[in-house]
Amino acid sequence: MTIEVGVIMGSTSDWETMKHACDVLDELAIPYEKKVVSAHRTPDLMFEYAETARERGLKVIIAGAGGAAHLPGMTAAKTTLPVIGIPVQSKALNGLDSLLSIVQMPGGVPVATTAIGKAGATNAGLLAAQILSIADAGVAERLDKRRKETEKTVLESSDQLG
Ligand SMILES: Nc1c(C(=O)O)ncn1[C@@H]1O[C@H](COP(=O)(O)O)[C@@H](O)[C@H]1O
Repeated sequence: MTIEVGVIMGSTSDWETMKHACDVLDELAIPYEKKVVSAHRTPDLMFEYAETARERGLKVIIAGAGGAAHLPGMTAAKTTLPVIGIPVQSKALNGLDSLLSIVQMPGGVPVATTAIGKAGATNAGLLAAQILSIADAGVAERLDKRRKETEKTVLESSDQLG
């Protein structure tokens, strides 16, 4: 099966957050790869990863990083594939540093930035799936089913309020 989504993160310490994006991709049966790639610590690998992503068959890249989170933006600078950036919650500044590092891209090089942390990672997985669903009816169907299940869960939880 061709790998369609590349999930990259600045450090293994980001995995606690990034696994929530991977959980969604697993749930929706979307083939992906996951790797540590850092704009700061492994810049040559980052360039190579981004430059070869399209020819390797990837369709979307999810990039998560914390602190001076340059990975999503630098990846976006080296590919025209859609890049979704996840701000990982940092200890020192609670992820505000990560968010601002990712969200304020200069015009011309977009990164679709999610919320900080777990919810952001979940939404990154969903957004990647939604992009793929444009050309993949199976993914579209599984997304619809998931939406309906989410709605049902919320309605049931509301009933439990009494
Ligand atoms: N922001 C970046 C980049 C990058 O943007 O290239 N590479 C690593 N990091 C971040 O440094 C934080 C601390 O990393 P360590 O836990 O390895 O010290 C992580 O959240 C990582 O994403």
